Amino acid sequence: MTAPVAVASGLTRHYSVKEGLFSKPQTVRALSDLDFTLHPGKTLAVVGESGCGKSTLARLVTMIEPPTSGALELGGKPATPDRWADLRGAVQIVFQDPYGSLNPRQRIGQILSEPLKINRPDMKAADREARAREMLELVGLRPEHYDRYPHMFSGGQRQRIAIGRALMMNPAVLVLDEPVSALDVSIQSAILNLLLDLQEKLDLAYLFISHDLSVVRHIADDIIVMYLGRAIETGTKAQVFAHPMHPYAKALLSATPQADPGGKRNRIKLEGELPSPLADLPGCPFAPRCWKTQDKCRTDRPPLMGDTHRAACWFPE
Ligand SMILES: Nc1ncnc2c1ncn2[C@@H]1O[C@H](COP(=O)(O)OP(=O)(O)OP(=O)(O)O)[C@@H](O)[C@H]1O
Repeated sequence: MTAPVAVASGLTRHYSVKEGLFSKPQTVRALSDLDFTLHPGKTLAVVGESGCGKSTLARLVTMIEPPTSGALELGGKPATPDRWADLRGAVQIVFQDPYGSLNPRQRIGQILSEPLKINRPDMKAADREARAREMLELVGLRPEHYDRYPHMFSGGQRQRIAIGRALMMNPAVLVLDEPVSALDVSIQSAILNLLLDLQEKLDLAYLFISHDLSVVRHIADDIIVMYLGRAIETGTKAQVFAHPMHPYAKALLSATPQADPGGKRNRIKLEGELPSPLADLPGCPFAPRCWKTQDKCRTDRPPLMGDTHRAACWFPE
């Protein structure tokens, strides 16, 4: 296998928050101790409920903010803040909202050229334009779209523009933060197919963040299931979908619509809410909601256990 484009070891981001002016600061554990390896041409999907730390992870990998501890390597070199300026082009991001992420006052040609204008000031305007026109075609838009404004496009077309803008710097890694969640289901598959097509053509590595397992099923190679800022199950898509080991992963999957609508599905209903990220539970973070909880689960935090398919559970399925 080729060398990894991104490696995270023990990636952690905690925030200090104060509820009132005179109250003691508390720690929000948004992301704790995450490891992953990302290879060219592959998609690692990160799934979990709202608040599990997915967007925090996206901000760390795109170097919008530094980790509190742990390390990130990009292209085999440490992505320390002093090297961010050099590495930024290597990782780009596409956000969920194709309406909010494009400047309504700029024409599409300008939007696409902007990253080059900022990061490659030596590049001639004519070369930037040629690259932007090439990009329009690559993401399935037409040459005449170059002079139009974002409001003249549908949601799916705007997401194509956002993807094109992210690719202008030839990144090795694309972080896709819920890239199809704001789109109609009929448009979602066209965008997912575009992403698969671009990945094959450009050997891109995707970090695909999503709460939607039916989308993940379509695009992932490997999966990390997150719960309260921690990875609780990791494996290939086939492993996680066919035999979820962690009760939380099993419950999430049981709630996913299946390809066969008449098929039998034993939906597991999760009781209770996601606990507060301020609570640093000594045991398994899922213990308060788990139907298999025993005393050990409340006192000892299970590490990820297993070989290629791993789960952080004392009593895995
Ligand atoms: N800057 C911050 N300061 C304090 N707490 C934060 C900050 N950013 C995120 N958090 C907290 O960290 C936890 C994880 O947030 P994050 O946005 O990463 O989750 P998420 O899985 O992306 O959720 P969503 O899908 O709702 O965006 C949440 O409890 C959130 O409130």
